[in-house]
Amino acid sequence: MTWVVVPAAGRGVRFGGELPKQYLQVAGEPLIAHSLRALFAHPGVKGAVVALAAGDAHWQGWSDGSGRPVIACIGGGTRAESVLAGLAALPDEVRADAFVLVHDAARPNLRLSDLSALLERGREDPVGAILATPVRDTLKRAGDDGGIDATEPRERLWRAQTPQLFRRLQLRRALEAAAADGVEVTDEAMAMERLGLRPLLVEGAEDNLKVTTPADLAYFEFLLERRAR
Ligand SMILES: Nc1ccn([C@@H]2O[C@H](COP(=O)(O)OP(=O)(O)OP(=O)(O)O)[C@@H](O)[C@H]2O)c(=O)n1
Ligand SMILES: C[C@](O)(CO)[C@H](O)COP(=O)(O)O
Repeated sequence: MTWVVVPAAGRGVRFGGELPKQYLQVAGEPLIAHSLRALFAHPGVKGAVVALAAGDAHWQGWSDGSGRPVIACIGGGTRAESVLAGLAALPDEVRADAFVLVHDAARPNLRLSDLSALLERGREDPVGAILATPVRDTLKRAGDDGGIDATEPRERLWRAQTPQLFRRLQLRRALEAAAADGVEVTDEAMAMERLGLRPLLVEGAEDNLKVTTPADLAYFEFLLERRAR
């Protein structure tokens, strides 16, 4: 059984608006509820710790009725601080060497098949694993004037997603090491890589999107409507 840390303390600056994007309503539920429901669809998920912004007045708690716990804690000013707070808030029953999932509150369309594949293959890896998708577009580096400076090689480039699966103590130490070195990691795997570790890439679905902008929200609404047909 695996616990999940859900970093949910972001402000959604790129999305805009007053309401943090994890609380935007889609099909009558906030995005974070969709993300939690996708996680709890897997029977191997034992519970979740949600790292909230200090003073978050929007969190109303969440349950799927299974009795599995969803615990709230206070995150931090960076993703890494929020994930560290979530790791610290895990119950004592979660051993130091236990695998823990980290999943963005803003990734509501996680497929059960992808979560199952990550758990199955990640648990067999000595380090852990992340969901990701191979880059299939040509990549351009932009100049200050908006023109193309270069085409970047795309061979063996992947776009990281979440969930990401790592052992509790190893991830905590990796995140603490990055912070001590003044490095702000953008995902948990980056902290592990800095220590010379090589997490496994597990291919996920392209539609496991992170809602960052209004266009992403519209895409998720479309995906939900299509699923309902
Ligand atoms: N200090 C932070 C920053 C981000 N997150 C969480 O990390 C996930 C992915 O981050 P992102 O999509 O960047 O969310 P925001 O930081 O809210 O977006 P923005 O960068 O546009 O403000 C989100 O669930 C967000 O709530 C967090 O828990 N703590
Ligand atoms: C963790 C992540 O979703 C993997 O792609 C991404 O790095 C989060 O980045 P953000 O800037 O915090 O949204």
